[in-house]
Amino acid sequence: MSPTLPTKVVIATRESPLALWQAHFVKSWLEKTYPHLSVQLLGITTQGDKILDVTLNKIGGKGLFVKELEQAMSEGRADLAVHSMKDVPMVLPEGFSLAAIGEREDPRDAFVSNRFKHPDELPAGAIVGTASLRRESQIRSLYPHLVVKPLRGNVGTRLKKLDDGEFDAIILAAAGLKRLGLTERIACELSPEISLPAPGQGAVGIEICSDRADLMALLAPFNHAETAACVTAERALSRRLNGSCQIPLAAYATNEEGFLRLRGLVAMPDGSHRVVAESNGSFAAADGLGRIVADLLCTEGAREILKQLAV
Ligand SMILES: NCc1[nH]cc(CCC(=O)O)c1CC(=O)O
Repeated sequence: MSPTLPTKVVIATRESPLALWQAHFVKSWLEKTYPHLSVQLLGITTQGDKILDVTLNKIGGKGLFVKELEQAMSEGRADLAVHSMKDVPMVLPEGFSLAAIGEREDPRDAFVSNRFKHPDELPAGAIVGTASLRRESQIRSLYPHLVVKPLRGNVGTRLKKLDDGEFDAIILAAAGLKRLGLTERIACELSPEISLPAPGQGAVGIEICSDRADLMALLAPFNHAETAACVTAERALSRRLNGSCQIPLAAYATNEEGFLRLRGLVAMPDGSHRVVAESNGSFAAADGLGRIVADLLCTEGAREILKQLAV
């Protein structure tokens, strides 16, 4: 028997402009799909939002953005949580599940600069800001003459630091800029060959308590099968390699004429060593493809990089 759908849902969300945009997007979708459903937002500040003075990899990574939202769900203050899939840990805590992954926005990294159109144009010594080891290591290995400096804060804060002259260019997710109506700030989108995206980049996911069959049914139509398969493959790769913000790891899956193509990358933060691998598979075997490419990365030397990075 199918479960009775709820008449009211509360969405837990972080309060950054991007998180709120995504929560409102899910709220609108719910209201359009279920005209009689009442939908409310519950804004929550997470540890990840409070600690802004250290780079994320030093303070424990992804879990920091989702823990308080999960707490609100287990205490019954909220029914679902909307996340950037990029910020969702590879293994969810016991009792929580992903109910749906929505259609992906542009998954690429964006090069943002007020003076330069492409990283190729940056002169030696130019300062590039990025918060992620993944972006840092890729920029360093392709452009060893540039200086990479850490940059944290929400999208608006990062742009302000660029405009204030602290950086010659910064790298941000194109998806965040596009969602916030800041597309014109993008000088160029970086190809996967220059900057392979993070697992889940550009996709919004909805998390619920695993025992909520009613919400699972409610949210099922939000799921975008192609995006979900891509993100599943990317996350399986990352999980296999113990992916967290602490290691420079990229994984990017695309639909190539009905087949899933997954590319993976592990690199030293200083750019001295980078390992890439890729394979194709069927959409139905996304999880297995992730593990295959992770193991290919290992035969190419990824384990050695991961060992050197283990603290
Ligand atoms: N780590 C923060 C974060 N989480 C999701 C996005 C962008 C949107 C997305 O990838 O869905 C960003 C900002 C950024 O990396 O520039």
